[in-house]
Amino acid sequence: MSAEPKVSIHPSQTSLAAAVAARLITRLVDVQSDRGTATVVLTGGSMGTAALEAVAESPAHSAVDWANVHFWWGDERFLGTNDPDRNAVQARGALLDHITVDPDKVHEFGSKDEFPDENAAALDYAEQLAAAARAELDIDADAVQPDPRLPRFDVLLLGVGPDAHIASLFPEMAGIRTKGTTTVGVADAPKPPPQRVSLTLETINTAQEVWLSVSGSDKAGAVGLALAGAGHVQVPAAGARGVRKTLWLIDQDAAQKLPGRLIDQDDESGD
Ligand SMILES: O=C1O[C@H](COP(=O)(O)O)[C@@H](O)[C@H](O)[C@H]1O
Repeated sequence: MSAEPKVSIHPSQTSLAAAVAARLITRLVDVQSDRGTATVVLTGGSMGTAALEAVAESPAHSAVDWANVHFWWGDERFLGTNDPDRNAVQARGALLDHITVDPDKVHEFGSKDEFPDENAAALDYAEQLAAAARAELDIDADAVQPDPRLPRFDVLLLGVGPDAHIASLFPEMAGIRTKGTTTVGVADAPKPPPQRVSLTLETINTAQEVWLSVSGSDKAGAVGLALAGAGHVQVPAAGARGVRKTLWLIDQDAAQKLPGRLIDQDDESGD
């Protein structure tokens, strides 16, 4: 099962980041009131980082019990552990260093200091994910998991590149075509750095909610194609779907090429 995309348009990148932050806080509070622990998959990139900064700046963030949030990443640049270009390092600077997290619940991809290559780091992340899935079943034997190799993802955040890549799944490349594994190593990404690790599209699509946050006129073509129903191999963002919600949160600049039929679908409900 997967949810048809809904679109929410915001006037500027700043208001978009604030809207993503407000929704994320609300979603985590709601999940925690149901189940105690919530799980979010973070993204890197400009909007991913701006949204986390907006969470840190929002007074409402204190409503979340951050020590009971599991943090995973949709992708990572295969670099040294503390390289400033790593998505996890940027997330730490934007949010994680400013809240109280449980280090055992912060699940970063392995780095170049720890693994010989991106494939080894991808395999390690798949093992971390599988261990988390088993731990979830130990706590609740009736837990519903879309894939027994994966924990439940309550919300998965994605950015979108101007070429429509999501996570580290680039158009027409092996990563976006990968099936049967939960993670993939990428050796030749067209955007630096070339070595990366990523969740596969199949893994992304097990998330309960997938939110794609996009800002800027350079992304308008990618947004337009993805929402017009392009194929996911050519336009990876077109393939991202949540089980119960697929939400595109975009600014006016990124909405310039939106198919007309979607402009009135603005989802301001926050649910
Ligand atoms: O390299 C990456 O790029 C995408 C998009 O980034 P943006 O700066 O164009 O918004 C990002 O979603 C991904 O996590 C990251 O590794």
